[in-house]
Amino acid sequence: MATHLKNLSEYSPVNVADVSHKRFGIVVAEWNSEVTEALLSGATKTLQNYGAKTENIVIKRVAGSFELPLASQWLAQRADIDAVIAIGCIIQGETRHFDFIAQAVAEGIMQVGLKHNKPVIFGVLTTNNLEQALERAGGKHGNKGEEAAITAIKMIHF
Ligand SMILES: Nc1c(NC[C@H](O)[C@H](O)[C@H](O)CO)[nH]c(=O)[nH]c1=O
Ligand SMILES: CC(=O)[C@@H](O)COP(=O)(O)O
Repeated sequence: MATHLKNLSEYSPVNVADVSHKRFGIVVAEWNSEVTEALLSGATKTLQNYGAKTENIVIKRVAGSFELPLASQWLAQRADIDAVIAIGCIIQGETRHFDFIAQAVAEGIMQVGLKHNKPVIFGVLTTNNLEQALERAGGKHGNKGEEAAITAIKMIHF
């Protein structure tokens, strides 16, 4: 369902388990930090709402989204991390660079989860412009960071 038809942050809290004894890794791209920091805030607050302790949320920052797969792998390989959330914001520019970055990042993050048999959540916005990104980072379309956190919790309790 297209995002504009559904608020990404609408979910039933009934089916979201407690994560007070779970540890999370979050990798955040610094490109478009106005957006990625809002996504990070949404993700961390949501994890804490379901019991995650602040000391059990490991946050690491990287330059851009292209670095997210490797950084996600560095966290996913840790025995003391139960799930990883990769946060980024890729915005279309004047060239085809967006296409290559977005495809590589999506594929790379997926492969990390499969390789390490551990939830590695794709919390990366891929938008046409900054307005669309802000709408999905706490605006009218919710916060994709919250969605990523809920997804991580549900996958841990698969
Ligand atoms: N244009 C965006 C980038 N570009 C940077 C790359 O992600 C990468 O850091 C660089 O190619 C060096 O490896 N990154 C984003 O996260 N968002 C963009 O819109
Ligand atoms: C996703 C990108 O790398 C892109 O924002 C860079 O912009 P441009 O295509 O104008 O170089």
